[in-house]
Amino acid sequence: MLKIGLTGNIGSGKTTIARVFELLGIPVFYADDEAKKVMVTDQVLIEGIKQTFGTQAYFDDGSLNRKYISGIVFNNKAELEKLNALVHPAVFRAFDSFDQQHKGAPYVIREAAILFESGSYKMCDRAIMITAPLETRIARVMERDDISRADVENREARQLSEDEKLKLANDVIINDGKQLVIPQVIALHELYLSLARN
Ligand SMILES: CC(C)(COP(=O)(O)OP(=O)(O)OC[C@H]1O[C@@H](n2cnc3c(N)ncnc32)[C@H](O)[C@@H]1O)[C@@H](O)C(=O)NCCC(=O)NCCS
Ligand SMILES: Nc1ncnc2c1ncn2[C@@H]1O[C@H](COP(=O)(O)OP(=O)(O)OP(=O)(O)O)[C@@H](O)[C@H]1O
Repeated sequence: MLKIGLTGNIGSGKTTIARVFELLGIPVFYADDEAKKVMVTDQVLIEGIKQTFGTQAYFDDGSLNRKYISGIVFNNKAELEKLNALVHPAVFRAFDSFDQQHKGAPYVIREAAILFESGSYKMCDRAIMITAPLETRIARVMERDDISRADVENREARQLSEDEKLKLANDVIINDGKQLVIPQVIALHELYLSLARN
């Protein structure tokens, strides 16, 4: 079974494109969703986050105060690294058990915003990079999340540039709103099926 990483900078369309692979019957592991899940279920992790960022990191009902945490980590690299060091090992463990559950699949996709930054692309056989012009991505995220341009730019600044990621990627999907996405996904799907057979 091949492991294919799928990434792209903020608003590039990772989740949208991962859903197309799912429609083709391919299991997709959503690392960002898993990160949010373990942050409210793993008691050791919850304690670590509270000790590091304060009890305000959680609401009284146990849910994550994402605005509070974002305000800290997306404005300070060292704080983001602390959060990553707490959360990522738990996400890596979840990915291993996802693989075990889908051993019969020709390949699985690992969708992750920070596939390259976290080093997790090294655990994959190939990596897909989704690209779209910065202005398109900013407009998409401002509309989707109802946040300011500055907020989106701040998050973009915490990620490697598209150019740096393109150097590390094996495959590229252009999601600029002009080129058709589905034919690009199908071409990669066929490539991965043939690699999985050989
Ligand atoms: C800080 C948190 C709570 C903010 O949640 P929120 O719902 O507001 O944002 P969301 O998760 O959708 O992220 C928005 C964008 O921020 C960027 N981003 C998220 N986490 C990171 C990170 N660790 N490093 C760099 N950029 C990041 C990505 O572009 C992402 O698409 C959340 O992002 C988080 O818990 N991050 C740490 C866990 C993590 O590393 N997740 C990513 C992959 S495992
Ligand atoms: N080709 C497209 N045309 C128009 N809208 C699109 C296209 N691709 C994605 N979008 C929209 O842009 C927004 C961002 O897409 P999506 O959530 O898939 O990106 P993402 O890379 O997963 O984002 P993030 O990095 O914030 O997690 C969504 O509202 C989505 O519906």
